[in-house]
Parts: sequence; C-alpha cells; structure tokens
Amino acid sequence: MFPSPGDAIRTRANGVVPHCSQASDCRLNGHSGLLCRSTSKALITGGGGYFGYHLGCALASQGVRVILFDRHKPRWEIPNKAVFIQGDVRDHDAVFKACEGVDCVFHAASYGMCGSEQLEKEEEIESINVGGTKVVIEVCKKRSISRLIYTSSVNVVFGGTDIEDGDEETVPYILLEKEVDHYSRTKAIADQMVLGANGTLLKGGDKLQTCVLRPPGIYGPEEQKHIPRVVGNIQRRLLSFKFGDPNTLMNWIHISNLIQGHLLAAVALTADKDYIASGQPYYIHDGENVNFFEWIAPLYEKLGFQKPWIHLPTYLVLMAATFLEYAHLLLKPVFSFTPFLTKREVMKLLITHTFRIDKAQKELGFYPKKFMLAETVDHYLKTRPKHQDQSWLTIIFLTFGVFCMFIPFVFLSLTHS
Ligand SMILES: NC(=O)c1ccc[n+]([C@@H]2O[C@H](COP(=O)([O-])OP(=O)(O)OC[C@H]3O[C@@H](n4cnc5c(N)ncnc54)[C@H](O)[C@@H]3O)[C@@H](O)[C@H]2O)c1
Repeated sequence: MFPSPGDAIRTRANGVVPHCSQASDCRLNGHSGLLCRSTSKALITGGGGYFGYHLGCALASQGVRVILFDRHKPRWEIPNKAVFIQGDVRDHDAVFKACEGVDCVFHAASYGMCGSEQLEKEEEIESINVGGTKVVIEVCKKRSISRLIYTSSVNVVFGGTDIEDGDEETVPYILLEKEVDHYSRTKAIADQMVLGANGTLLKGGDKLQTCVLRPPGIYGPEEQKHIPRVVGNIQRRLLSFKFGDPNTLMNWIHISNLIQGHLLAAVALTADKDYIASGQPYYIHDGENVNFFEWIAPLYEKLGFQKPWIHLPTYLVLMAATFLEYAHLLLKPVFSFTPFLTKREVMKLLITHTFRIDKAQKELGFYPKKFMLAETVDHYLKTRPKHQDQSWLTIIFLTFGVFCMFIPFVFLSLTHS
C-alpha cells in the first residue's frame, strides 16, 4: 500500500546493518529435514525484493543453495549459499539460464502493487505479472522443475465488496472485466495460470506440482512498502484523521509467518507429504482480524503524535485520493511524488476483507507466530533515513480538503435556487 521513494533502507555500505534474521524467527514445525531433503537448489524470482530476499535467507540457513533472481539487486548483503542473478522475469532465456540445476521455484516477482507503482502503465504491470508468470511456467516445464510456488495476494478475490472470513472454496476470483486495479487483475490471472499448470507431465515422468499462497499486506523489520509510508504520512499530519467504519477489518502478515508458509508449501508439494498442496490455493496471515486505524495505533504513540480523533467523511477522502492520483499523473513528467493514498488503497481500508487460514493450518501445518507491530516500529525508527520535509503536500491536501467540504453546500444551494 504505502511506498515512498525517499524512504529507502540503507545498505551496510551506508551504515545500516543488513538483516537476515527473519530466517531464525520462522517456525518450520519439524519440517526442516524434509525441506533440505527435497530441495537442493531453489530459485526465487523477485529475490531482490523484501519478501524474496528474506525467503532466500531462510532457505540458505536451511542449507539450500539459492538463486536470487531480480532486475534489481537486493539492498542487503547476499547471504552465504545464495547468489544474485540480475535479470528480467519476462526474459525467457535469462530465466532459463538461471534455472540450471534448480529443483524448486518460488515466484515472487511482481509489479504495480501500491502507491505510484499502482498508477503505472497497464502494459508494464501486465507484462511482468502475467507475461513473467508465463515465462516461469514455461521454464519449469522445459527444465523439468517439479515444484512451483507462487506468491499471490488476497487481491485476487477482493473486488470491492465485503469478504468476511473468506475461504479458498467459497470466494470466487474477481471478475477480470470488473473495474479494479491492474495489479489485482494481473495477479488473479497469474494465480490461475500457476494453478492451471499443476499436473503438467515433465520429461522423465515427473509432474509439475504447483500451489499459490495468498497473503494480505506484509509487514516486518526493514519492510519498505507500508510502514515507512504510514510513518511519513503521520509525520506530515496526513493521517491525523480517521475515516470509515471502525468495524471494518482486514488481515496482515509478518514476514516470518510468510516465509514459514512458503517453506511449508515447498514441503507439501513433495511425495513426503503426499503432494497435498498440489494445485491448491492457501490464504495465510497472522491469524488476526484487525481494524487498520487500531492496528497502526502504536505508530502514533512511538512517533509522539496524538492518535487521530477527527473522523472525516468517506467521500472527502475518496475525492482527495482521486485528486492526488490526477495530480500525480499530470505532474509525473516533471516531478514524481507518491500519493498519500490511492483510491484503491482508500477502498481497501473501507471494506472488510478477512480470510480463514484453516486450510493452510490443516494441510501445510501453518501456525503463525504472534508478532507485535510495535517491534517493527522500533526497528524502523532506529534505522530510518532522515525525514524529508514534504509539508507542502500537507498544505495542498488540506487546502483541497477545505475546498471539497464546501462542494456539497454549493451543490445544495444551486439545486435549491
Ligand atoms: N508487500 C505486500 O504487502 C504484499 C501483499 C500481498 C502479496 N504480495 C506479493 O508478495 C510478493 C513479494 O512482495 P514484496 O513486498 O517483497 O515486493 P517487492 O517489491 O519488495 O519485491 C518484488 C520484487 O520483484 C522484482 N521485479 C519486479 N519486476 C521484475 C521483473 N520484470 N523481473 C525480475 N524481477 C522483477 C522487483 O525488483 C522487486 O525486487 C509479490 O509477488 C507481491 O505481489 C505482497
């Protein structure tokens, strides 16, 4: 939801110690031996990103040789037993070459999830999320790689209507022609492609075993997309208000729980586990339904700000988000900024979308560990880059807000005159 270009985490070269400790936080519930026996070399697309890199660390710590494949180098130090290969997931030859000797692929590369990325050209998002997935599946077939795990998203079923305790069987994919963002639509296509490829016969007689994991928003130490953006918005006083119904709920997942889910899925695609996960989707999260403003409350406290008590009408926030999206598009050629919230992000905060994780618990043995957002915040505050003053954004937003408040009155007086 919330990336900010200025909020990059610094590497060791810049003075901040890199972090690979999520690996040790993650519980494998006794499946560690099975993982090592089945996996000697794994490739992670998107291995330079937050989740892909930390998954790589976890695999390497279990003794698996790891290829981190990404178009961008990770910000952190490459762990022992891992190598980084720079390449584009849409480039068939590059993916094919990188997959030499690989027996399990984790496909986590994606584009267009949040903030200004979400407003990028449809073709770019589609070519990566759909085209890239097609390439990954083709390469698995050509290389006879028998396991493919796709990092999908709850967005593949969330089209703007309430989902309460949704599960894998009863909640359908969003209709692709329905007006949602390109990211969700393309993730839904990729999710179906990966599940559709399950059972493909490979050279040598094996079958391709695939599964998809559908997490909600990811958080954890050194996370880049959500926490830094929320912190920035609190500091700019752009989140000094609440909106929406306090009963609106959503899920989140800590990076360690996400890693746990992926490692367990890799084991559940083997004969040791009777291929139980083959062709299956799974919702995974921390096991709690939370209201967004309640969930981020520790941030206000840690930053020394008052918790928001002003409740803004929803239409105002949606209008502001629309205005900022247009401003972003208009100004993009000369100046790029991340809207404090996009329309899609506002919508996600207004509508309940919660999921059950029973299937992942039962079939994968997924038991999320309890994490506190406050711990993530402490880590972020210790390592964050210096705050950039963007108070002018606040001024634009507030001016626009005041302007919008008068619109209904002007409208009413015009229709009554
Ligand atoms: N972050 C979240 O809150 C969230 C929520 C649900 C699902 N997911 C999914 O989890 C996965 C990992 O998310 P993340 O938060 O680590 O994102 P991230 O942006 O940190 O990582 C994605 C990586 O994919 C790489 N990538 C993009 N296009 C590529 C291309 N053409 N070729 C090669 N690499 C490319 C990027 O460089 C980046 O390093 C993604 O598939 C995302 O859709 C994320």
